[in-house]
Amino acid sequence: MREFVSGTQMKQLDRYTIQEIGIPSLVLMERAARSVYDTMIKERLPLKKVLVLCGSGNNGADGVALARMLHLSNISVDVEILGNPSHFTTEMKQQIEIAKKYQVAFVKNKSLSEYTTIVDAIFGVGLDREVGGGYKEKIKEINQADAKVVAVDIPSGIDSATGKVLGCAVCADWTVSFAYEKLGTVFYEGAEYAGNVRVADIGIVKMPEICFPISTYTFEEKDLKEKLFRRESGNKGTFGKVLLIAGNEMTSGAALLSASSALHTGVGMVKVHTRKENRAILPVQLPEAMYCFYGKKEIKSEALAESLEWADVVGIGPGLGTNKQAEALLEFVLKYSKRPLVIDADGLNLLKSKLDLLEKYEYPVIMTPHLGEFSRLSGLSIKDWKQQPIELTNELAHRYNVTLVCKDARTVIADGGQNVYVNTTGNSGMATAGSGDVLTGILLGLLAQGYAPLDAAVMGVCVHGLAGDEAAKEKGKYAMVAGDLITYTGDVLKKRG
Ligand SMILES: NC(=O)C1=CN([C@@H]2O[C@H](COP(=O)(O)OP(=O)(O)OC[C@H]3O[C@@H](n4cnc5c(N)ncnc54)[C@H](OP(=O)(O)O)[C@@H]3O)[C@@H](O)[C@H]2O)[C@@H](O)CC1
Ligand SMILES: Nc1ncnc2c1ncn2[C@@H]1O[C@H](COP(=O)(O)OP(=O)(O)O)[C@@H](O)[C@H]1O
Ligand SMILES: [K+]
Repeated sequence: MREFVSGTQMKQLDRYTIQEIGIPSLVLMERAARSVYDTMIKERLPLKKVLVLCGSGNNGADGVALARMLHLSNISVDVEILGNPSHFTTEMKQQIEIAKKYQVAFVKNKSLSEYTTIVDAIFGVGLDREVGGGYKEKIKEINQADAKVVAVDIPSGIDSATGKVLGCAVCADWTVSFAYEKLGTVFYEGAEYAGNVRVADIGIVKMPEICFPISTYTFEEKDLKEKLFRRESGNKGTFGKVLLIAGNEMTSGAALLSASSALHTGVGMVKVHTRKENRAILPVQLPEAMYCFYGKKEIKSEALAESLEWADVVGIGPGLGTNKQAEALLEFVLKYSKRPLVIDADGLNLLKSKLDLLEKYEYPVIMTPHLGEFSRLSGLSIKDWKQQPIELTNELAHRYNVTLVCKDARTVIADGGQNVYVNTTGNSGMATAGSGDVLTGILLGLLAQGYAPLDAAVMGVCVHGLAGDEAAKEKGKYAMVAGDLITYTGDVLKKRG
């Protein structure tokens, strides 16, 4: 598991390390600069002629210290300071003084074409507003230059908490982040601007010395190996029974994808409640599942009550539609189910009028909205979410007392507690119809096998993304379809299980 921090959290850690622990700021800075230097050497960046561009804060001071190290290694390096001298931090003033004593070359407005590597030390986690004026022009110039670009801590112009480009940003080949990777290079667009990210330990205190109200992690491939467990002596009862209520007369595909995906995640049995128009197709396509079909105006409450009793977990929503019948199904489930529940897609679209029942539901619930569904559910805009993805996902999870999986290119998972997870697996090939239905199946499969809701959610989203990455490798991001995710889910579990 890797941990991420926002710029604000990073500043708290810096402050704590310097003021409470007593490590001098310049010591941390020396290590920070050294780690960038080491990366430049190790990654064999073209160091024929290097330019270090510095702002007036401590990110700029890191840059000046780095320039000194390069200079002392006989690498040809120039430093250009963009910031206003009246805003220099104490450390910046000290670094300039030291560098000057070593005869490091300070330049102004030289053409960038002569440099083979440019170091971006303009803004770090102290960036607090849109980038404009001369800074913007310089950043555009950097992005047009042929040189390799190394960003110090975070590419300048990227918001350290959200990944948003504040006016414009440096597009780096490498980013060396200090102590923790910043959320700004985990979320898009920052993730694309950062290039390869390396995290350097510079001696800043690690949690839990400081407790944040929310800590942010990503669950990784290697964590799967530790968590996945399948008892060799198990039978189909051991591995759980899934009831899926999905698909209307026009959307058998969604039900098929979710049910098949649950089965490919290793669950013991799956039963699908769906419209009778799907009778001709579903059992043929997926004979391994059991079925209960209902007509246009009915919900077959007796059969549904029996299935709710039979199941270990219940899923509702994929392709369900939002008509009266779908609403009645959701209402019935919320009233009578006594099992962990996954609500997706149309189930979420119908939920707004059933919040009183959701509140009374006494068993674990996982909800999997994409941002449109999140917006409808919460009354907040997608733009709001993008501004505060961690906090708003956790807040809504807390408000509804559920595990919330907010699906996006970087899915955020929270249950209202102290730990929030950002998924870093997956790729743009997954932006294809039915991809979310597959995730629902995976989550149901893991829940049915006994994983706790938050574990099932973080593992499931990670597995789904890894399956997407395998599919992209084999089929390509253009050609891959949701069904491929099911096939590769099996591969992912086989390799990591
Ligand atoms: N000892 C430590 O603490 C350690 C810190 N470390 C390093 O320090 C970095 C944080 O340093 P920091 O806090 O000084 O902020 P930083 O990122 O340099 O930016 C602030 C400057 O930018 C300016 N500015 C901001 N936005 C702007 C805009 N849109 N347009 C124009 N100007 C803008 C702002 O200007 P002002 O607001 O004063 O006008 C101020 O001058 C961190 O990322 C890491 O690299 C490491 O060495 C480890 C030890
Ligand atoms: N660019 C991307 N990178 C990684 N994952 C993505 C990307 N785009 C979409 N996904 C994932 O694909 C799934 C899409 O789900 P959803 O929007 O519900 O689609 P559908 O309703 O068509 O099934 C989500 O799990 C989402 O996180
Ligand atoms: K930077």
